[in-house]
Amino acid sequence: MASKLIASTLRKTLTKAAKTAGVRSLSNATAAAVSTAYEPQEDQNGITLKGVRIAGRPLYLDMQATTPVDPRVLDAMLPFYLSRYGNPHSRTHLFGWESEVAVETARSQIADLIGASPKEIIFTSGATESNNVSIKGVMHFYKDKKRHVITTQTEHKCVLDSCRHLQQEGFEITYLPVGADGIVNLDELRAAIRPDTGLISVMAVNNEIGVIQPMEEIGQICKEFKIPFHTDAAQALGKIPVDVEKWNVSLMSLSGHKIYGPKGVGALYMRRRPRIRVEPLINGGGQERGIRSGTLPTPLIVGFGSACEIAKKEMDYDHKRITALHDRLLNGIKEKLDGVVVNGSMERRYIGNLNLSFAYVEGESLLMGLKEVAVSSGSACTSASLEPSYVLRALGVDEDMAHTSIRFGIGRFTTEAEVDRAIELTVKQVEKLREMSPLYEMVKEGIDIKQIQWAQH
Ligand SMILES: Cc1ncc(COP(=O)(O)O)c(C=O)c1O
Ligand code: FES
Repeated sequence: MASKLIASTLRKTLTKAAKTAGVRSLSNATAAAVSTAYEPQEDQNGITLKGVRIAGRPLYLDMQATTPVDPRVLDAMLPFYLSRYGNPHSRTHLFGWESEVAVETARSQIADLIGASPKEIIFTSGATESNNVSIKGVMHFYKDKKRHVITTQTEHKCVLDSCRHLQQEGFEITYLPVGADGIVNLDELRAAIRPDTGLISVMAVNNEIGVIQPMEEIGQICKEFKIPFHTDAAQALGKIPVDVEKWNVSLMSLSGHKIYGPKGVGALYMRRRPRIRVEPLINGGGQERGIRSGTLPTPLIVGFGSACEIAKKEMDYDHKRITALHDRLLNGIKEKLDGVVVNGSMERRYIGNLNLSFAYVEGESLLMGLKEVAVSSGSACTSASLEPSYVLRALGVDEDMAHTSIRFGIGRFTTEAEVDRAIELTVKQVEKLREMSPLYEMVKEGIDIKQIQWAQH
C-alpha cells in the first residue's frame, strides 16, 4: 500500500515535471527534478529551479562518471517494478509476454540510436561487461589462429585490464601511443597490424579528456585488413552521432547510466554480417542467444531503451545547449585566469567534457578548495594510486600540470547558474593558491622558470 502511494506520488511529480518541461525544453522543471544542489520549489508555474540551495550539497559537474536518470526514463521504468513485473522469459502468461514486448521495444530503441538491427543487440550489465566479453570473448573464440590485439594507451581501465588478462594467457597486445592531442596515429595503427591480429579495440570518446578518435578511418583500415573492430562507445552514445555502418565496427560496448538511464545495464552490439563470434563469459539458461545467460532486468532495460529514444530526439538540442554552457565555463575561467590549458584536442572533442590544467598551483590544495563542486581530477589524491592520470601522461602532459587537472562534465540538466558558481569557485581557489606561490610571483616578474636550475636533494 505504502509503495503504491509512493509510486503514485512519484509518478505524478515526474509526469508533471516532464510535461511542464515539454519534450524538447529542458528548462527549469525537468532540471529541478534532478538537481542536486537546489531544492525544487513549486510556484504557480509548476516547479522552478529558483529553490533554496541545499546546504552541504556540492554542484554536480561530473557527467562522465555518471548521469542522473531522466524523470521521463524513470517514469517509463516504474510500471515494470510495480505491476508489470513478469519475467520476460516466462512464456505461459501475460506477465511474461508484456515484459518480453517491453524488452524487445527497448532493443529496437537502442539499435535505432546506433544504426543497427535489434537482432544485433545483446543486453549486459554495462560497458565493463561488454568490453570484457568483446576483448576476451573474441580472442578466446579465435585463439587457434589469432594471438594479437591492438588497442591504445588511453582506453578505459576495463579494456586495458581485459588486455592484461589476455597477456597472462599468452596473447600479445600492442598499446598504441597517442599524440599530444590524445588522438591515435593511423600510420602507427597500420604498422602495428600483424597476420595474427585478431582484434583492434579503440574507444570512440575518451572518458577523461573527451577526445573523439577517427572512427571512420580506423574502421576502413580494419575493413582493408579484415580485422574485427571493437569500440568502447560508453561516452559516445547519445552525445555524438554513432553509426555502426559508417564506423564499420564488429562490436560496440554501450552503457545505460552515461545517457540518463539507470546504472547496471548496458549492451553489446554484435555484427551479423559478416558475423562475429565470441566465447561467452557467463553460462546458464542460454538467454541472449547464449551469449549472456541470466534473467533480463526488464525495468533497467526499459529505462535504457527510453534513454536512447530521448537521446535520439534531443541530441541536437542537448548539443547546442551543452556547447553554450561549455563556452560559458571555458571563457568565464580564461577571462579571469592565465595559465589555463585544455587537455586533449580542441577540434576533435565531445564538448560536454572540459578537462583543464591550472599552472602554478598545487594539485592537492586545488582539489581541497573545490569541495563545493563535484568534479573529477587527474591527480592521484582522489584515488588509491600514486601516479597522476595515465591518460594525461600518455598525452605527454607535464607531471605538475597533470596533478592540477580537473574534468568538468556538463550534461542535459546542468544550468547556467551551476556553471557560473563553478567559475566563481574555481577562479577564487586558483587565485588564492597563486597568491601564496613564490613560483607564480617569479612568473609575473618575467622570469622563465623552466630555465632555473633547482638545487638537487
Ligand atoms: C569509456 C568508458 N568505458 C567503460 C565504462 C564502464 O561502464 P559501466 O559503468 O557501464 O560498466 C565507462 C564508465 O565508467 C567509461 O567511461
Ligand atoms: S595533486 Fe594529489 S597526488 Fe598529485
